[in-house]
Amino acid sequence: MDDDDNDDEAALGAPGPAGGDTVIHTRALTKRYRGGQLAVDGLDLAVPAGSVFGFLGPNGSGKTTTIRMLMGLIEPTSGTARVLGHPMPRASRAVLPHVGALIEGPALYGFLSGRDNLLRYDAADPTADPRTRRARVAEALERVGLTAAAAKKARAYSLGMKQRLGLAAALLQPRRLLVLDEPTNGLDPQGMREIRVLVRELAAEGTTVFLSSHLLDEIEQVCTHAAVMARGRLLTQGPVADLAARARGRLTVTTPDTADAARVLKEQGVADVVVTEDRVTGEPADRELSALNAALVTAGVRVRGFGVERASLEDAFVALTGEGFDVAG
Ligand SMILES: Nc1ncnc2c1ncn2[C@@H]1O[C@H](COP(=O)(O)OP(=O)(O)OP(=O)(O)O)[C@@H](O)[C@H]1O
Repeated sequence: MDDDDNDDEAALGAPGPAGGDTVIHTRALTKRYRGGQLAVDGLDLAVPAGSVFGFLGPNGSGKTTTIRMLMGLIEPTSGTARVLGHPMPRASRAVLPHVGALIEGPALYGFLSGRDNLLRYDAADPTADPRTRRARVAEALERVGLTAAAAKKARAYSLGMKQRLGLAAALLQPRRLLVLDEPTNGLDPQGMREIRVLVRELAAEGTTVFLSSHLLDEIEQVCTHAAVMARGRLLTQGPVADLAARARGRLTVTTPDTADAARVLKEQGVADVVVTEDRVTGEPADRELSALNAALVTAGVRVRGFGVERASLEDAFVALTGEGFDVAG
């Protein structure tokens, strides 16, 4: 342990060398598994304090491996990871009490009630105060909506309830950072909504939330920032609004002269032209939209509507990779 890293807990209040505004900071973080699989390849990640940060990528793109390195569960092959300003895994002991994590589903004892699972979990945490244990457990159960089911055995819980119990475990103490690996995986729409509401509440209280997902719309709904992974590499990161804005949305022309409009748009280099009733849509090339409009008018097309839809994160992903976002992985 060297002086530079201030690994003792007291120092965690102060910003680390990476700066106080970044709660997760990695540089060229790389993991090659023993079998030779390059799971994470030169990752430079910067998660701003106070953000709800979506870590997005298809199954197998390296999200879980990254999270396990961030939490000090596995060693990187090369590169560095800092969490709350301190190096991982070296500063795990000082950092982890400030981090609530839900990784690869909660480890629960089916024969214990939800409440007893949390009591037991808290008792295993040397930083937890036993005097406040029961009150903190009750509060966490309330927070995730499990108070009524607290006395039920965990094995009788639905998947959504188990996931919420896992979240409650992460919330037994105030946290500066929450790391959630696919928190809505396997949940029904209602369960997903509940988790989203909870994430928003936690963020509103100032907790930075880092959550991985393979669902684009989920990231768009809850996240302020996102990073997009594919095949172990980072494609892009930044505020969600900027990521989407970087991609151009689809051009939509409303006209009674759809056949002529489609022909003119194709001549002008618009790709993927699709005609539906009184609309022609397509992917505009990198040229002035006003020139496209002028070409339509010059060709005698009666243009009743002309515009570009707001680009979605999916548009951005497709633009980045040249391929669709394959949810099934
Ligand atoms: N323990 C391991 N040993 C060898 N290879 C592994 C190991 N764990 C993961 N991998 C491989 O590393 C790559 C990245 O996996 P990882 O689980 O990090 O991706 P992911 O984006 O989290 O996907 P998922 O959502 O399916 O977990 C995959 O090709 C996977 O097969």
